[in-house]
Amino acid sequence: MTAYVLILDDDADVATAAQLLLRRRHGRVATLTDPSGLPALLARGVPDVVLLDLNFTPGRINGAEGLALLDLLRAQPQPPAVIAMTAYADVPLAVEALKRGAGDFITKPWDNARLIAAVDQALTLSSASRGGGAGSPELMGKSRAMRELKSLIASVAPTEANVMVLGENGVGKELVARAIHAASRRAAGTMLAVDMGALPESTFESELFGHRKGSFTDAKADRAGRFQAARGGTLFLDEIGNMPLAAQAKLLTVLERREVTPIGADKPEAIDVRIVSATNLDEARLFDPAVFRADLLFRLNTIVLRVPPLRERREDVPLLVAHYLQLYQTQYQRPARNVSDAAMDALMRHDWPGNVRALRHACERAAILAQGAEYVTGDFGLVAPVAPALPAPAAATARANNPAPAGDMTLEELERMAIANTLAQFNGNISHAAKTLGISRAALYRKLGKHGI
Ligand SMILES: Nc1ncnc2c1ncn2[C@@H]1O[C@H](COP(=O)(O)OP(=O)(O)OP(=O)(O)O)[C@@H](O)[C@H]1O
Repeated sequence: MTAYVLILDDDADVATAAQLLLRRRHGRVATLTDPSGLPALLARGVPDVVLLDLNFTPGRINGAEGLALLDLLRAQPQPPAVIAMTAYADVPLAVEALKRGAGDFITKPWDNARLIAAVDQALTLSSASRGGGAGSPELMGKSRAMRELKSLIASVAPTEANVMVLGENGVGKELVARAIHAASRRAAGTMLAVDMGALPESTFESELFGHRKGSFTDAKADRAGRFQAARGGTLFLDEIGNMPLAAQAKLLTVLERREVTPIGADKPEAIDVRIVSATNLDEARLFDPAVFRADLLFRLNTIVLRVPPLRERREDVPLLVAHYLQLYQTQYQRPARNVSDAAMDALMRHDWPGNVRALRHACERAAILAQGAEYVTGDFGLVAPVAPALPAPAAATARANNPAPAGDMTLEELERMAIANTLAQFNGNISHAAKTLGISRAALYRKLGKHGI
């Protein structure tokens, strides 16, 4: 699936600069400088991500025009992910945009790496929530494990306790975080998600805590950090298991003192956020001080919620399959079909190393490709778990002894095999696999969808 990104900014130079930057990474990057053209553009197709300037009319900085466009975008049946842009480092305006459904914000002039990361993250989120209408899809499941999880969520949500959500890739940790926020006293505030594993060390503090204009060469304007932007709401720290130790120390200080000092500021600012964190590290690794600081762990894991892998709650499979097939049939305007008994049996017996995300992709694939009167097993493209990759030297020997497979395979098939092998090697850990393959997590998610893995 190639992404469609739209940049909506009345400054043609700004729009073109962003377009040039993003065009190298995304399938289709369009610009629009006159917001009155938006309805016609949307009628031709809704983008996956919109970079939306909040200040259109020169000299006016109340952002009302941008917010009205945001409402229009959010009202689409399949709303795009929106990243709000403001030239004025205007925290209240950015926060208002987040409350009204923007997924993120950046301030102009932007940092290129930050803009790229924001679009990647938005694409990941938008592919995760596409078809769910406004807001996040509901946390589905009637198995005993899911009923217990939902009842735990209901009891911890109204408290202010920090919650740590544990579980394999794709089990629904982010959905759990959203459910906690939605049932909390902070529900009227924003929930801001930060991929801690993807934050470059060089911009970690500025991203999370903000900075003052002039505090370093690229600090051309004041910038609010995520802690300030999520004020009154929930900060979802995703992939905390991938944080370098130095970054863990900085986060610990903030959580202990309940205040942040933006870079270049002389006074700290009190924070008012509830922290929900998540990781797919197994608990043995999480409790290894060489990987994760024990003192930070104890700050974050006041309550621990474990989301079981799908293979341990197979009875949820039919419900999830029915839900996602219906979603994609509608999205791709495909006819409704029943799932054959044999296919349902295969789906229930499958081990789902990529959990619900993989099931969702399998349903999307089936909805697009199915031709028969009902869905058959082959429509779902299930791949039996691949044998773990050999250690590097053994793999090299094996390749040298048996170079044939690559010769018989198309580039597509080779890519699929490389991805499946790498995922198996890291037990489905998306971050590690993406790193090894040399692509971003968002790009890997898109490729998983493309190959139906
Ligand atoms: N219980 C569920 N009901 C409906 N959809 C679900 C459920 N669990 C997960 N999903 C869907 O599966 C996908 C992955 O969910 P989510 O992003 O919450 O997983 P995650 O555990 O945070 O993944 P990762 O570890 O890779 O960040 C999303 O598209 C989400 O909507």
